[in-house]
Amino acid sequence: MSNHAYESAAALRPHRLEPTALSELAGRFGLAVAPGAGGVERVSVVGVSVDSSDVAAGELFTAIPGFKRHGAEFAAQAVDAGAVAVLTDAAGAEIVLRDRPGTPVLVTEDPRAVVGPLAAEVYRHPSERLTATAVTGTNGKTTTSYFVEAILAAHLGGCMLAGTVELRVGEQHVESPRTTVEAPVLQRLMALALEEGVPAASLEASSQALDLRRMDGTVVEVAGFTNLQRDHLDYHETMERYLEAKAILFTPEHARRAVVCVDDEWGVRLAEKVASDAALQLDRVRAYPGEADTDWFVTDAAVSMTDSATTFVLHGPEGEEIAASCPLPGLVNVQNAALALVMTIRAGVPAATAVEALSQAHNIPGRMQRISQRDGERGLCIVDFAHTPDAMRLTLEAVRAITPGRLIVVFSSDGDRDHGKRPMLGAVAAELADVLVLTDENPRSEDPQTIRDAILEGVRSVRPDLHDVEQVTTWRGDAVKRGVELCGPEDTVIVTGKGHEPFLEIGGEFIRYNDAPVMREAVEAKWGPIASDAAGKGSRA
Ligand SMILES: CC(=O)N[C@H]1[C@@H](OP(=O)(O)OP(=O)(O)OC[C@H]2O[C@@H](n3ccc(=O)[nH]c3=O)[C@H](O)[C@@H]2O)O[C@H](CO)[C@@H](O)[C@@H]1O[C@H](C)C(=O)N[C@@H](C)C(=O)N[C@H](CCC(=O)O)C(=O)O
Ligand SMILES: Nc1ncnc2c1ncn2[C@@H]1O[C@H](COP(=O)(O)OP(=O)(O)OP(=O)(O)O)[C@@H](O)[C@H]1O
Repeated sequence: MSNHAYESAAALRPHRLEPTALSELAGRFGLAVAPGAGGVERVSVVGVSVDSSDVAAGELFTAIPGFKRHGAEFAAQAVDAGAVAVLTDAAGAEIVLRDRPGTPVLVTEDPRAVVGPLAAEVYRHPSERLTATAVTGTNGKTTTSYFVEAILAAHLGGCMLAGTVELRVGEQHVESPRTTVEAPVLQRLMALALEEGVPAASLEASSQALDLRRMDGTVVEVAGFTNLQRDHLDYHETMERYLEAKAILFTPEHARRAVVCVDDEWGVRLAEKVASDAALQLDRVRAYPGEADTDWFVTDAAVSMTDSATTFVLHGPEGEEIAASCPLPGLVNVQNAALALVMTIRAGVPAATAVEALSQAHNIPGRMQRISQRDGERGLCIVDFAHTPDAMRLTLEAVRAITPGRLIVVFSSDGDRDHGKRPMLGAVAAELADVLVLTDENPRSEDPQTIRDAILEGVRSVRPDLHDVEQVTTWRGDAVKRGVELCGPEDTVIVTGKGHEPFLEIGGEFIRYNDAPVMREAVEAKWGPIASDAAGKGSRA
């Protein structure tokens, strides 16, 4: 999704930052003054940016040669917005001085490599002054980061979040444009956290961000790894290179401790690599059933029909036996929960505090988010982000296990993307659910009926006899309402595909839409008001 539709994070800047002399930065990072540039001696900076649309007065604009354009083309715009100097490469310096002669310009060979550590310096190394954690892996980053946030906030009194769903510091939050923001933005958010008295940070680190050095300058107390599955190979090309990108986080430049789930071969390989680095302390975690041959392992995972939670016992290297309850259903969430527990215990949280906070952390936007809990009268109503056939299978299997009655799925598939997955999604839904309500996701330039027909083909391929298939062609919100209407006290209705996302893309337009409030409204219309803690504490969606 294009980023322009997202809220701006521009307001999330520290207000009381000591200026840093440009000449000091030039000396520390080996930066040269571009020939013909304005003098740098008396220039100080109070911040760093890499995007001309996100510059505040007094900042250093870093013009990066991008995949498509050179950031220097936007330097004039940045200067007009208040940037007092530019950091770029030699080619960029020529462009800047052509457009704005006299601008103080510093040059380096690779601005992307310098901007993270330089921003850390300008913002006074905030990650090292926070109890900071970061999680990476193909799946489970968002869920784990929310679990960690809940636990650190319970123990320390507050925790900022920067990940796929939102950027949140204290009471201020905006939708996140991507999983890991640019390095100066991340430094800025952490500096704001310190200024606001928020003592901890829970971050998500994507493989692209690690590769593009957006995490450079950030050193966390504990780095966590969930798993590695086939994904993003358009960017990384091979699984080995994908793992190498993830492994960047597990080096002393980025972390003091590593907690690695070894449920797949990639986790095992990462743990071996980390173990060979004496500077980093390592904990291995096995969340799925297997040999109890690792530092931490899980036993006795059991799902509860009454509150949709999964209880399990986490065993530790010192003989710890921690009885815990993961508030989200499904084994994948036991992996996320076990990882979050070990990460936070290693960050200094007492196990009992961690267990208690985890058990309450079920209101993660769009991740198995319970809008209505089963209570004898109401059915269970859930919003989830599953949008691939594999994720759909895992999600529906987990929900099936806590559904005594019918499982109703409201779903669709994206337009202008992977056509092959449409019948696969239909087949998985038909195999595991009782009632299907077909709707639209982001049809983009496609005719929504073409997408629904492809899904129906998959449905018919496994269940030609399935009669409970409805199509709601008017509006996604109507389909969500229809799902709730069909839901009895023993049933579960789940709407998949959009999760936390705040838009529908229809034609060329971004239309504000989010499943959670629509489902909440339908639930309240059918069964009356939702008690504040019935669907999770403090909804954020
Ligand atoms: C592959 C990749 O990461 N690309 C990022 C890269 O784009 P680019 O090099 O093509 O940038 P460009 O458009 O050539 O512009 C060059 C420079 O000019 C600047 N510029 C550009 C336009 C302007 O008006 N003003 C301005 O200053 C840009 O900030 C940039 O520094 O630099 C841009 C700005 O710095 C990013 O927006 C862009 O992320 C794009 C949007 C993106 O989609 N990235 C994805 C791959 C990504 O990072 N995804 C991961 C995880 C996904 C997952 O887990 O599923 C993530 O962390 O979100
Ligand atoms: N530990 C896990 N292992 C495998 N699948 C998982 C795991 N945790 C979550 N999932 C699946 O992946 C989907 C996305 O989960 P989550 O948002 O936590 O992961 P993520 O890594 O942040 O991905 P994204 O960046 O796409 O949000 C969930 O809907 C669920 O189906």
